[in-house]
Amino acid sequence: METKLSGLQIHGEIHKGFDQILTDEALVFLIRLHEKFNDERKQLLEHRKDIQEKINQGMRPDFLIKTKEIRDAEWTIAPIPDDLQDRRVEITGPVDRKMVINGLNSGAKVFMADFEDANSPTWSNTINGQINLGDAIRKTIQFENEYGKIYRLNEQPAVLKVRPRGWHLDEKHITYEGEAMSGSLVDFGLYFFHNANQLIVNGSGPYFYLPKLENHQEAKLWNEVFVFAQQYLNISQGTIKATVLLETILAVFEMEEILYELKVHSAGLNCGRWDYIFSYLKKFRHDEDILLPDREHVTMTVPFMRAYSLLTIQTCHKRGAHAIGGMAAQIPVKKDSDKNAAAFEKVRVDKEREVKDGHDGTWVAHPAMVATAMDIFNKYMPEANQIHQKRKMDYISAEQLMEAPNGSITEQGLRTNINVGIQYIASWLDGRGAVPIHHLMEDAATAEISRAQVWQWTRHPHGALSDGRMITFELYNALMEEEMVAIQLEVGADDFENGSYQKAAQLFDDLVRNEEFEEFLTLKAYRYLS
Ligand SMILES: CC(=O)SCCNC(=O)CCNC(=O)[C@H](O)C(C)(C)COP(=O)(O)OP(=O)(O)OC[C@H]1O[C@@H](n2cnc3c(N)ncnc32)[C@H](O)[C@@H]1OP(=O)(O)O
Ligand SMILES: O=CC(=O)O
Ligand SMILES: [Mg+2]
Repeated sequence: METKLSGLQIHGEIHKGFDQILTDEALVFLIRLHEKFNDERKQLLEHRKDIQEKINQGMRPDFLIKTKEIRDAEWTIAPIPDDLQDRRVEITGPVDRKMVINGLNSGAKVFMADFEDANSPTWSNTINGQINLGDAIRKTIQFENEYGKIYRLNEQPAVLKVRPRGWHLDEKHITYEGEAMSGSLVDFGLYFFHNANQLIVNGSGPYFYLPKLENHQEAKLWNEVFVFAQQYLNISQGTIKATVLLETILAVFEMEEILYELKVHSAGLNCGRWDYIFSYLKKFRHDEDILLPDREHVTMTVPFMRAYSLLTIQTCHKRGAHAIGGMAAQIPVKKDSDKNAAAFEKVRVDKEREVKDGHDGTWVAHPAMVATAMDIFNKYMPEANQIHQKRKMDYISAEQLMEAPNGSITEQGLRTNINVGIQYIASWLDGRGAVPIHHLMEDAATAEISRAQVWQWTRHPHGALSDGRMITFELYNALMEEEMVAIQLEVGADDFENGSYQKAAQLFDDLVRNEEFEEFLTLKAYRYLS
């Protein structure tokens, strides 16, 4: 669609309600964001490639020398608003209309509406997501399911936070002078432009989660976006609050600097554990000393994950910030009470470790898990948070953050990676970015681990199964064929036929076979998304 605005084109269809989001005023704001920040975004993405080159040549990350002064100085982040003090349980979910209502009504303190890992960024999901959030903020949101059940917001919904897409993703349906806009700036820009003032009137604010940052320069760019956006709408500086997901192995070495860059706008850090595992794998994929075992064995208690979580808590508390824990992937298991009880127990244990270590809150994937996490945090964290509790913490070294866990690779682990990777990509291509597979929540971050492990195991000199068989492409081929049959049996012949499983298998296979490691599976898959 041609717009009245010179240079701007909309390439997606305009459905009911889209014109309320894609107003000329909002689009002008997107153009300003693009003009001011897109070049810098692209430079930062190029910088990621330079760092990868250095890692490939043997560089190991360490705390920065040039920013030592920041780490040694006394400072704290700006005061945190009242409605963000108590974040003991946060639920996340895609921006789907029913999910938004259910998430806000779930009893959690915060609902994070996700344009990222949990969302397949089809044009329809992206713009409908904005409509849904706008309606939720204005409390007019309503949804009727196929059986006539009506969903509305409760009297006291959770505080809303929004996670825009990461810096690496484009929004190809909006171009300016022939160039795709940034997915991050489109998600942030539309949400902020339409809702910031209303959120303030509601007594809350424009609150965000920032995904997949790799260094403090990327945090600085977000800060500049916030400063500009607040000026543009004449809103006080510091109204925006953002929690950065620490979910890359490089960002963890710059967590103090990230908090510092966002000081006025910071609402702490979160341990995005799934992308973190993926990032560790991805960055050190050529390192012969690093080989992760089956995905299920890379838990929060293995050394490098534990070091990461503890350092996050220490750093946040030193700077007056919340240290939020991460997502346990368990969801309720229907029709199997033993497996269901085991899933709840895993969540309980995970949350107990987090709160006892000092985390100020945590994430759950499903409304049924809210009470379990809430009970644990209520038991061990009587105050709104534990930022100011003094606790003795051991020094965490760069080596500890890098320490690869022991453990074995099994045929079942390899099969699961192939099976889950293909099933997830098929769902994503069909417009669903979060799905239950084998009783676990799977999203873009968990699927990245699956495909990255297969890429690494088929190439690593020690890529062997616990029974001694090397993980060759021949073995992978044979298992892939068998897993396609298994998937067909799991989902049924009709769904298999009508879904995108063949396309997903082809994509998964490309991701595994290409010598050039694809930076994100969603970059490759986005080419096929409408
Ligand atoms: C690595 C990371 O980035 S983690 C963060 C990103 N990932 C996520 O946010 C995933 C969040 N979780 C989910 O999307 C979902 O729980 C799924 C897809 C895993 C499972 O969803 P479903 O198959 O719908 O589960 P189920 O059938 O048990 O749901 C029961 C009810 O709970 C609702 N529900 C389930 N999960 C959520 C959620 N996270 N938020 C809001 N509502 C939810 C469903 O809408 C359903 O509502 P209904 O009974 O009114 O129809
Ligand atoms: O976004 C969260 C993660 O674990 O990845
Ligand atoms: Mg993530």
